[in-house]
Amino acid sequence: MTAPARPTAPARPTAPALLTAQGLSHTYPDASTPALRGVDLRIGVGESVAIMGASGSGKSTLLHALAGIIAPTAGSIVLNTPAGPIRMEELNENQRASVRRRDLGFVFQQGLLLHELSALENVAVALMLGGTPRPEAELAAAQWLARLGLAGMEQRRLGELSGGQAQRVAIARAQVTGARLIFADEPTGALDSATSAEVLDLLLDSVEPADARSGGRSLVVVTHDRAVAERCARLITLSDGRIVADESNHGTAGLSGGTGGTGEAGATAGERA
Ligand SMILES: Nc1ncnc2c1ncn2[C@@H]1O[C@H](COP(=O)(O)OP(=O)(O)OP(=O)(O)O)[C@@H](O)[C@H]1O
Repeated sequence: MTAPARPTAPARPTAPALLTAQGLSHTYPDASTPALRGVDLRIGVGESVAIMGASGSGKSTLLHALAGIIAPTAGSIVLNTPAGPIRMEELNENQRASVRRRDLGFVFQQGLLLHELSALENVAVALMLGGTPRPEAELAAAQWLARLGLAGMEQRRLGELSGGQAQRVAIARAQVTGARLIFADEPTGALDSATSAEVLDLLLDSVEPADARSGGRSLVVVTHDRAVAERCARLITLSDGRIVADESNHGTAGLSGGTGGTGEAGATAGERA
């Protein structure tokens, strides 16, 4: 039996949608059961959204589907970009890669950074892949690295940086292109708690409300760490490929679990802002 829907919140202005997903389902090839089952989700501009859930509940699959890393087997995703709305399910793999490069930023526990490159090159390359000339890309990269506390470390290779410093490079890389939506998958998973808090501060600093100048920026974080989730404005809980709770971290008493409501998830974004 489906759990009763959470009472509807009073109508309030909602942040404009940055991403809207409907009916997202995904079954991996050769898998007998779906990893995602009919997820509806709306991410507003300026939101910070944590996704939690037990191991295997579908967190990474959801993040990968929302970010166009995988093509879900069913459902639709509309990403609102400065150039207009993009329907992700209509894109082929190359087109999705362009969207990821241009419109999305990624901070993963490991992976995206290139160990043989310097901190500066790792950030600049995100712009150069989009056609920005190297000198301009390196200037912007240096500015972002300085902003994230890495001035003087531009020429260090990744292997010469601590885990927290490497994550700062990843955050700089995710933001240097002006991406309005940043996805982070266990961004603090390999860090001690003090460094983890610093990295989280920097990630949350990247969130900007809707604004005519910058357009605003949102953050989606997959995490096992409740301390990380509690710092985000909104907490979504997955179980068995479904959203079982979607709640504001402001004014609610933490995670109650099983509140149902995969419906207009995020409809009260304005309340959370
Ligand atoms: N490439 C794959 N091929 C087949 N099955 C997969 C693949 N990736 C994930 N799965 C399965 O899909 C389900 C959801 O996995 P997913 O990685 O999304 O969960 P998760 O909540 O992120 O887990 P964790 O917290 O352990 O990282 C699991 O049953 C998993 O075994």
